[in-house]
Amino acid sequence: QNKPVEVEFYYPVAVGGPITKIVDDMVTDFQKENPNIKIKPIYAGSYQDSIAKALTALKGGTPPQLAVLLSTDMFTLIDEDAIVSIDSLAKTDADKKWLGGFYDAFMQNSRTGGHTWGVPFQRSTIVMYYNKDLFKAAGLDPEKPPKTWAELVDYGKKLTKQDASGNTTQWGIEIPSGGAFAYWLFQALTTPNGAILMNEAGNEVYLDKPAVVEAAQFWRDLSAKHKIMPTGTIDWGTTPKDFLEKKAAMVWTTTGNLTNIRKNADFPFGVAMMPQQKRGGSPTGGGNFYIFKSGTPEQQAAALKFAQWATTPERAADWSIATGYVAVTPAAWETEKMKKYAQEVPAATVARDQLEVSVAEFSTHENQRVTKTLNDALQAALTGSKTPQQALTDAQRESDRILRSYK
Ligand SMILES: O=P(O)(O)OC[C@H](O)CO
Repeated sequence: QNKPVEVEFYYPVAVGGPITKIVDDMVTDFQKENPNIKIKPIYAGSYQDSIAKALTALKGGTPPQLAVLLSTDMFTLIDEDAIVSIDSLAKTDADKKWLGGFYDAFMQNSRTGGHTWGVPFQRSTIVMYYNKDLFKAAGLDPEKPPKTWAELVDYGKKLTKQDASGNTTQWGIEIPSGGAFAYWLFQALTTPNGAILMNEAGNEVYLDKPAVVEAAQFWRDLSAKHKIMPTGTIDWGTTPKDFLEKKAAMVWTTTGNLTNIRKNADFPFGVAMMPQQKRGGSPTGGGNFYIFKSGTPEQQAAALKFAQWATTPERAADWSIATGYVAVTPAAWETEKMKKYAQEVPAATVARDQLEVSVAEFSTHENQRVTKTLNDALQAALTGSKTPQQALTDAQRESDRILRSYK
């Protein structure tokens, strides 16, 4: 008997819950059906760790054959000549039908130059989780989350509580801004304010436009002026934790945290779309499958098979229910298990319905460097070390310099 084709598979974890076990179980199920393929799942850390590890392994001559990495890593992976386009592998009519079956909003970070490079897997939009008990205690209707920026501020003030010595014991709102994800959350402010941050070719950014500066000013004002959010930066992991510990009444984070929050919240909570300013909207987020160029044709075919299997309607539904990520195809939402789940947990449909007004996640060539520039600017604006205008003007200049050679 032939030896099974081996595929090393890097994957990240960006949300709470037993993700490594869920991935291991998924691989075990796949192998039961496909004994001629051996998928070796390798937990590679955060998204940022995972792309760094994949690129280091590539340079050392031992890249994985398959990886889930941010959808926004597409340009970097193309520039490094690390990956093959999915359309070059997905040749049959059935393959093409599969590739055409994903939500278009997710595919926006998968395509460039006439090719498709990533397959949507753990995909998201940003949603607002809010504590219904704390809403009631503040005299707010627990079935009516804030719909606009003005309401967000108004509700936030009602939901912020201090103890006798003036220390804040409960924050109205927390939006994570520490570490690598600040730019993503920022897009949940710039999108409603009518601003787009980059072009489709990934070689131009628009960070110093008035609507972008306004969005940063609003974010800063939530703490500095309205006093409804902690000052300084808030870490990604702190937000769901503070929500579960009732230290924050409303938090913004990925829908990928939904199952974790459902399992751990000892209070009723609601999930809402991003509040509107000029319009609604969120960026999409999360990770795509990428197939590496260095694999043999057999390994690439095996990697494609696994990506196809993991995104079949039944499997996409399983993954969505286990995590809270949006099931990536409309067909997955038509499965019996997903229909039942959506009925039992209507909160799960919010991120999906928000896709209609969602935009591509910020992504450019030299993505890590450009994104860091924007993150640093946002942190400077939020901590008050620079005005939002100054911070974003600097970020624009720096990004223009980085992107000059991609014009
Ligand atoms: O937390 P996720 O997996 O929804 O992804 C978040 C964003 O894409 C961060 O860049």
